[in-house]
Amino acid sequence: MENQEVIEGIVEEIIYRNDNNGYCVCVVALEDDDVTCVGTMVGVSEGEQLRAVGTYVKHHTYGHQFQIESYQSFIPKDRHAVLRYLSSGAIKGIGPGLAKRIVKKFGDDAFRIIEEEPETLATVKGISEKKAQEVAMVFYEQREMRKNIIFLQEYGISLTYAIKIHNRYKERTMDVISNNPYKLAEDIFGIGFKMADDIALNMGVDKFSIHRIKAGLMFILNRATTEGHVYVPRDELIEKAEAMLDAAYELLDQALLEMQIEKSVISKIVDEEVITYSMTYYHVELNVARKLYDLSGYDYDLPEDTEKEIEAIEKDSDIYFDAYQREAIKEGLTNGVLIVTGGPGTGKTTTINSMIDLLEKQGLDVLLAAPTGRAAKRMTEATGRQAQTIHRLLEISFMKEDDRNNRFEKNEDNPLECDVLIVDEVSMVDVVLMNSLLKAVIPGTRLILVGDKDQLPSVGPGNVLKDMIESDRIKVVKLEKVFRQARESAIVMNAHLINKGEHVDLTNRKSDFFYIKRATTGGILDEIKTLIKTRLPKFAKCSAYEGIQVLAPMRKGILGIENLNKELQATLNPPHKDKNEREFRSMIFREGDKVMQIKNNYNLAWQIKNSYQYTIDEGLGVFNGDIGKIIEINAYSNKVKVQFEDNKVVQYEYAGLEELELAYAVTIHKSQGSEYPVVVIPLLTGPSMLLIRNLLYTAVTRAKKYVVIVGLDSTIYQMIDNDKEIERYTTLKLRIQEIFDTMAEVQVIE
Ligand SMILES: Nc1ncnc2c1ncn2[C@@H]1O[C@H](COP(=O)(O)OP(=O)(O)OP(=O)(O)O)[C@@H](O)[C@H]1O
Repeated sequence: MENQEVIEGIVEEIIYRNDNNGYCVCVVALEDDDVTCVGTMVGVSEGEQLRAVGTYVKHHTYGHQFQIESYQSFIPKDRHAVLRYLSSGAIKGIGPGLAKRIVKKFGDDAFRIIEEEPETLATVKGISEKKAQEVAMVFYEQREMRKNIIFLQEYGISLTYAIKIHNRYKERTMDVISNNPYKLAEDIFGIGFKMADDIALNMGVDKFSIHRIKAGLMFILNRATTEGHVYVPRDELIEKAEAMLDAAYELLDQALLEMQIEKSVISKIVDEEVITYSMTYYHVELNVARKLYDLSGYDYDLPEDTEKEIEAIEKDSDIYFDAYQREAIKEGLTNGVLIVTGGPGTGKTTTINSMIDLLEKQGLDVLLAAPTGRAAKRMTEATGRQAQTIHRLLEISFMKEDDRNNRFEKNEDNPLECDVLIVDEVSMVDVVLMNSLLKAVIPGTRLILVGDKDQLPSVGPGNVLKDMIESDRIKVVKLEKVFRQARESAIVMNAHLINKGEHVDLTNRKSDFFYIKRATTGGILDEIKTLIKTRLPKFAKCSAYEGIQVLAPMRKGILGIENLNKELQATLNPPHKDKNEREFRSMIFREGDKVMQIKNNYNLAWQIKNSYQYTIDEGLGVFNGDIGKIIEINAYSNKVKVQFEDNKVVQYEYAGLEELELAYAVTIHKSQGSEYPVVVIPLLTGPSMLLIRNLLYTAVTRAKKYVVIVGLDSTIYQMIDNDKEIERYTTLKLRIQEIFDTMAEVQVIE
């Protein structure tokens, strides 16, 4: 890097330190001057000797600083520095008074005594033997950490990852990594195969080592799950591995065999094709199928007066159920598992509300849940009863960054206490979450799953709702009649036409579904900017911050959300001398920006303050899809404050910015389960795998008041005509059929 320099000096003062991410601001005394150093420095203490590589930068508030790229710190040798170091509180249990006495007694030998002869240390007045042992331990741990971090940096591992790695393996760090650097990809969140592979090759690991080949194969299987698949056909797996690892078939075959013996993967034959799963996902599917079978085994009698009760509800609400709704209500009262599916406005909520009334009348406890915070909020509003996110319902107990698998308090040993569980927006539930949910539901509890099977499948692996419905073994009621269309909107009507593959009217005759023809990316961008900045706020009486949402099919490209966000940020919230900014990866966050939380974080604290800045409410948890506004970027504390809906304010560390994205535009995938008053959709061209019917259907059904499509009618029609779905390799349907059919046979034999 240009302008890099090396500095060496004693750490005079620690001004700020964040123990979570290692960020530190300190003053270092160089030979001729003091300099403020900033950057990630772990375990650096006052009095230490620091040797750092970095660049001098000018901070607009704090002036000249040295930005550290990498560093080494040494325990000081001379008496004076030893005293400073011990007095600084670097070793818990030793303060300035004790430090003086230790240095007085042992001089330059103090550190050796602390580490090697704690019993001698205990001869200093005020230090018990127990305390001496503790001090020796802390000292040892700090030395280990320093050693590990230097070791890791030598292999080009950034400090942020070095800290994570040290925290995971502690004193085993060097052993684990020297033995098999690919463990990093398994154990450390954020380290994938590629990074582990770079480290390994850097360390001289043989390109054809079996560890490398196995890690590569596992990486391909795991990457497939991030694309929604549960397995990969074996031939495809081998083909990808050959290209990625540059390894011959025989070696890959041997590695797969070993992995099968070690039970990390499993292969099965389905439709004469060999398919390979990572063992975890194979069991996840199997467990979901088994649990659905167990729960379905319970039937309940329809209470005698049900018909009368339904009639009473109809009279009260002046809504007369159609045959499907009536069937759904009754099936809800009699089945162990029921799926209710239907498009927008088909009366799902109305049906569920009546079902809940009748179930509660029988004295049954009903719990309500949905996969996202937004969906749970909508369910709460629609039913007038408290609904929770599935994660919250299952009482997430472990959500550390280094832990990839969520742990839930609620499981087979500690199941949910309810008689009936109703889950909405099930199309968004992936197979892993469904497995966690079903673990916590004991047979005898009724499960009612509600969703629209034609929405896009979950972001995570599996195609759970569709597979369950298509298995034809679980009771399903499809609500077909659209109740909303006549009275209310063209949005609902068009959504149903799109779903049926019929072309919609684009002549703007209806006042809530608009099409603006633009044939170029530039034309679309310009149109969207004016729409969002001036026309729509006037027309729909809401703003791009609250109400209007741009939804795009893609992330990349001129009309992908990354570029749209840059363009819309420049239009709606351009740079200003009074607005602080922070660059993170390739994004600039600026005060005033609209942002979205992109993962569930149950540990993030929020506060609500009144106008006098008194905290009136506080709690934990910010959820995937929550949208807010940056209200402050503080370069001194390295924090970004975001205000979410309901005035909840959350402070993010700079490192936590990886959980945020600009949100002027979001992908249609990400918008699942959310509704917005106004939806603007740019549609021009794109890969044919994305220009599909259910993507358009999902986008249109997100709008409550207005839909505006900007682009080409031919693309809209192309999408409507394209009923291909993105193929997902899943076998849940098959597993459900297998278990239901096998058990049915067993019963016949018995
Ligand atoms: N049997 C019925 N007769 C008349 N109106 C009905 C009937 N069922 C539902 N409705 C009305 O139709 C509208 C849509 O119903 P509801 O909200 O239950 O549908 P939904 O499937 O949950 O919709 P969405 O998925 O869009 O939220 C509501 O205004 C509701 O009052």
